[in-house]
Amino acid sequence: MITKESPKMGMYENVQHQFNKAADIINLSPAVRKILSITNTEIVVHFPVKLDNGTVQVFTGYRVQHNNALGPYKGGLRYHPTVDIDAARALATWMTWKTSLAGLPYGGGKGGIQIDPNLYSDAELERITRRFTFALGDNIGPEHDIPAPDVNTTPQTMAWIADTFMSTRSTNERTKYSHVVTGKPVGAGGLEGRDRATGFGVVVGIQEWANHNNYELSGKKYILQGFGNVGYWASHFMRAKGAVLVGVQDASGSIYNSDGIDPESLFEFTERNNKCVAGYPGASPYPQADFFSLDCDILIPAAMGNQITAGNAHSIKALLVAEGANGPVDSDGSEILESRGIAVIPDIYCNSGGVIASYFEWLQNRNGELWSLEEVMEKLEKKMKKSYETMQSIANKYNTDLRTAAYIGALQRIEQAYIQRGIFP
Ligand SMILES: NC(=O)C1=CN([C@@H]2O[C@H](COP(=O)(O)OP(=O)(O)OC[C@H]3O[C@@H](n4cnc5c(N)ncnc54)[C@H](O)[C@@H]3O)[C@@H](O)[C@H]2O)C=CC1
Ligand SMILES: O=C(O)CCC(=O)C(=O)O
Repeated sequence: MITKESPKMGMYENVQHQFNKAADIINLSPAVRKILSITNTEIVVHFPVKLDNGTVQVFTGYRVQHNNALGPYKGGLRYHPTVDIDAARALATWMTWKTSLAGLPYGGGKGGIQIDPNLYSDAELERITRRFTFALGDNIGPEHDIPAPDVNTTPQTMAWIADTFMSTRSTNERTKYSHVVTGKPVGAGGLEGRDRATGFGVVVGIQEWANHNNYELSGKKYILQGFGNVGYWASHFMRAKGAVLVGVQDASGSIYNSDGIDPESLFEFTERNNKCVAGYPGASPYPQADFFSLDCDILIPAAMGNQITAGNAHSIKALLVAEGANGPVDSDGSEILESRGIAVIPDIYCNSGGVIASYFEWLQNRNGELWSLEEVMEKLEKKMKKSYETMQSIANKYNTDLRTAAYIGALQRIEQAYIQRGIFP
């Protein structure tokens, strides 16, 4: 089941607001500011696909490439009815900041198809994905723009894209191109651990915040919005910290149990229940609109953007919001959380574990290597900890919240690249 993101504030407006706040503080070079205020390339494709019943439907797909000063564009593809040019712009721009803050040799891109994937069979989704890839043509490529999974896209989706892209290359060099996408199934060039990387990174971020604030995670109650790739794996790793999951909301409904919900048992249930949490027997249904006001210590939004707004930020009980999703708190919501002293671990840091692991997958494919799960998790944890230190030290230096600090770190790295290249002094 699909529901809409709050339409109140456009996501691109939100990202621009955050950008301008940080750019003002560091007095960002006016030339660099102009460049980063706009996207480099915006691709919209319309492509026909024959459905199972023999009719033809024309779909609309997007790929926005925001900036590539630090390397190829990188970022996911989303299949959702809310995908449009505004969402793709915002999500691509967030990717530029995310890859920069993480110290990766990438820029930012994002895209997807405006579609409710629940309405199509697997065979139709395969044809839709292959036609989309064909329509994108050379606008993607392993050294140019490298997609990855996002909402409602999976390792299977990535495998179809890689296969289609490779099949359009000349026969003697097809296998060179498997890193045109990351997040592939392990058997098709994917990385051990990419599946859990984003959720794992969210929990490393929460642990780092806890260490910095002398806060003990064990026994703390948390609620989770979204029980897909990011949400499930975040709950898996929160369980290992001894934190107690008391509420979950997804597109199908909200559930609550003050004694705790076992993430693994909930996961098994969703696997049998069309990926939906509604109806889980180990918890009671809870009104969807009141979910964020549940009693808890930590809130992890890991679903869609613009979920925490002026309409509900006042009622949040958590003292920490860890942004697993991209853009889950809009600008009004952010101001309210700040005024109430609620800490936020910002998306461009908090969910960067996914793209960091994607970078490892890209390196693995590029160098013809096979990395072990242990190696991946160790390297990922190290990188997440290093980024946290960077973000925290900037917050201390400029006396800002973590979001503004993360933006400052990201912008300074890009500004430095432009200045050192001598293009825009
Ligand atoms: N998959 C990844 O590696 C990364 C994902 N993200 C972000 O994390 C968020 C979640 O992505 P995934 O877990 O990959 O997607 P997913 O497709 O695996 O799961 C999405 C979840 O959100 C729920 N959901 C959708 N609309 C909702 C609504 N209106 N209210 C409540 N729940 C709703 C769905 O029911 C599902 O549980 C997105 O914002 C995505 O951009 C960020 C970094 C990396
Ligand atoms: O793994 C990637 O390349 C990007 C994942 C993504 O779309 C995101 O971090 O929002």
